[in-house]
Amino acid sequence: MILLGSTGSIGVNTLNIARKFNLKVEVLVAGRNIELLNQQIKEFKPKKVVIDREQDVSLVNHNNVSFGETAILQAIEQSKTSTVVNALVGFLGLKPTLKAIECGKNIALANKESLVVAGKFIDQTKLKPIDSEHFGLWYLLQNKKIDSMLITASGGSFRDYPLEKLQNVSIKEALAHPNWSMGNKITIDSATMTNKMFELMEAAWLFDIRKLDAIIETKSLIHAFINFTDGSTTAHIANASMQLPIAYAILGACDEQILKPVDLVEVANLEFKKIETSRYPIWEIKDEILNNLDLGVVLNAANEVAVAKFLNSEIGFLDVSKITLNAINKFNNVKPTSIEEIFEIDKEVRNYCGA
Ligand SMILES: NC(=O)C1=CN([C@@H]2O[C@H](COP(=O)(O)OP(=O)(O)OC[C@H]3O[C@@H](n4cnc5c(N)ncnc54)[C@H](OP(=O)(O)O)[C@@H]3O)[C@@H](O)[C@H]2O)C=CC1
Ligand SMILES: CC(=O)[C@@H](O)[C@H](O)COP(=O)(O)O
Ligand SMILES: [Mn+2]
Repeated sequence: MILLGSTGSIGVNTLNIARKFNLKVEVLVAGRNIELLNQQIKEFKPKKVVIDREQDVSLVNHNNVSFGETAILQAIEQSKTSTVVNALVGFLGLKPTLKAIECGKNIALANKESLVVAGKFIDQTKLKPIDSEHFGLWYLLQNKKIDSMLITASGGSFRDYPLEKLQNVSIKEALAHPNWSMGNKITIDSATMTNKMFELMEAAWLFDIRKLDAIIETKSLIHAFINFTDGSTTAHIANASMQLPIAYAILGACDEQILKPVDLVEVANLEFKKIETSRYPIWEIKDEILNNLDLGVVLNAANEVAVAKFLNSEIGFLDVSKITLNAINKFNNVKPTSIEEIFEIDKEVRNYCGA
C-alpha cells in the first residue's frame, strides 16, 4: 500500500493492521514527525518516502526521500501498488485522492475533507471510507427499505462544560477528547460539532441519502443506526478503535478478531442526548448544509483557517464557529461546476477568513 499520513493517528493504526496482516507498505508519506517516521521505515522498509519539508530530508534514514505536495502526487502515479490509504488531514488530502482515482487505485479514505469539499467530483467506484460512523452504516446496510440514517457524536471535549465558560477554554482542554485519541484538527472539529456536520455530508455522498441526522451517545460505543421503513432500527456497536474500519477499508472483508467485543454488562448503561445549538452553534446550519452540499468547500476552508487560528492562540474557542458561520453566510451562493472551481473557492474563502 501507499500510506499517506503514516505518522498520524489513522496512519499509526493503519500500520498496526499492516503488521497484523503482513501487508506490504511500498510508500510512506509523513509530515514533520521524522523520529516516528524513521521507526516506521526501519520496521516496514518502504521503497519510497515523502515528507513535507526539504530541510528535513537529510534527517530521514532512507535513500529515496522526496518532499512536498508534487512529490506525493508523483509517488502515487509512479507506484505499482493498487491501494492508497489517505490519512492526510484537511484540504491537503484532496489532490492525492483525485490522483489516486485518476491512477485507478483502490482508496481507503480517512481524509473526509476530500468528500466534504468535492464530493460531487469524486468517483467512488474504488473508494472505501475510513470513518467509524460510515463504516457502521455500511456494516448495517441490508436489502431492506431504508427510511433514514443516524450517526452518533461523542459531544467532544466540552459536552458537559458550563456554557458561559466556553469562550475562555484552553487549547489543552479542547484537545482532551473524552473517547477517541485523534489528531488535533479533528479533535477540535469534534468539540465544535463540525466533525459531525462533515460526517453528515460524507454520508450524503457515500449513501446518496438526505434523511440523515446525528445524536450524542456519550460513550462512543454505538457509531450508527439505520431506521428501516418497517419501523425497526439496527445499531452498529463496537469499541472505540479505528482498527476495524481501517481493516475493512483495506482488506474488503475480515473474519479475524480485530477488537474485543463490547461487554454490555460492563457498560451497564448508555446515554443519548440531543445536539443543542446553544452548545454547538454550527448545528444551526445543519439543514442548510444538507440541502446544499456545495457549501462543503466553504465550510471546510473557513473551518481550517479558524481551527488553525485557535490552535495558534489567535482566537477563542467560540470564535471558531463564528468564523465558519460568517463564511457560510457570505458565500451561500457558491455553485462549483468543476474541480478547478473548488480550488478557487477554497482560496477565496481562506482569504476572506484572514488566512
Ligand atoms: N483520528 C481518527 O480517529 C479519525 C480521523 N479521521 C480523518 O482522518 C484524517 C487524518 O486524521 P488524524 O490521523 O487524526 O490526523 P493527524 O493529525 O494525527 O495526522 C495527519 C497526518 O498527516 C501528515 N501531514 C500533515 N501535513 C502534511 C504535509 N504537508 N505533508 C505530508 N504529510 C502531512 C502528518 O504528519 P506529521 O504528524 O509527521 O507532521 C500526519 O501523518 C483526517 O481527515 C481526519 O478527519 C476520520 C475518522 C477518525
Ligand atoms: C473516530 C471517528 O470516526 C471520529 O470521527 C469520531 O467520530 C470523532 O468523535 P466525535 O463523535 O466526538 O466527533
Ligand atoms: Mn467519525
